[in-house]
Amino acid sequence: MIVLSGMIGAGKSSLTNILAEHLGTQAFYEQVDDNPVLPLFYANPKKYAFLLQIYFLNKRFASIKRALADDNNVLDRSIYEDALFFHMNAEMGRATEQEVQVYDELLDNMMEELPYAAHKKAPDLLIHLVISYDKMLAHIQKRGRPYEQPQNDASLVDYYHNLLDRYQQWYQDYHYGPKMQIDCDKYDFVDNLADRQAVLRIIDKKLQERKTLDN
Ligand SMILES: Nc1ncnc2c1ncn2[C@@H]1O[C@H](COP(=O)(O)OP(=O)(O)O)[C@@H](O)[C@H]1O
Ligand SMILES: Nc1nc2c(ncn2[C@H]2C[C@H](O)[C@@H](COP(=O)(O)O)O2)c(=O)[nH]1
Repeated sequence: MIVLSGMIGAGKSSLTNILAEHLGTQAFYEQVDDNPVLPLFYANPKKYAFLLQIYFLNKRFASIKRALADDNNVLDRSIYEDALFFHMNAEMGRATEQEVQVYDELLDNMMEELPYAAHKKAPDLLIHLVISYDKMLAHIQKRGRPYEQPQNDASLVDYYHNLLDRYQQWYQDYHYGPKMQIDCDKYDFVDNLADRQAVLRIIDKKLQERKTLDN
């Protein structure tokens, strides 16, 4: 299983699709457009941060279990990023201490139940998408979800900067297995075929190195 990580709008869903097609494996997407809690959260984060997190956590737990069934399935954001979002929102005063405690215990329990946990296996590769604030914002504007637009809610500027700052530390701390980063400011794998091929070559090389080490 390959997991993608990165900032909102970095290009995870796009690369998940490209990579799964390239490898001939299954793509598992994050539930966004049919997520009934997401617009509620953006309208009232304090009221809905905990509910939204439980919603995502539950979906991510289900997805990672299904994605683990075959080699090289591609997962668009995983359970590994879940706490990054919730702890940041909690520090912003959007969750109570008790909610954080319940959440942390639930997450620990779920991690212990992942099918590979007992065998000490891990995702074959984490691909982390790195992006600048300006590029990320351009992607968010291009995609056009109204509740994600800073022109509709100025507080999102701080929210996105805060999240972006934390992502690099999150990547440094990720310790479940091999990892790599792709620079989304450098490679336009959506609209530029040469860039897309370059990114796929980099990933293939990393997967090959991993295979060689395993044999
Ligand atoms: N490298 C890229 N170059 C150009 N547009 C991109 C790139 N990556 C993503 N996009 C565009 O940005 C928007 C968000 O991309 P998406 O894959 O949904 O990001 P994520 O899943 O990380 O939120 C989409 O409209 C997508 O077409
Ligand atoms: N509070 C949280 N919000 C989350 C979480 N995971 C995703 N999201 C939000 C961010 C975006 O608005 C949207 C989809 O994210 P993409 O990166 O796929 O565009 O959902 C979370 O765990 N907590």
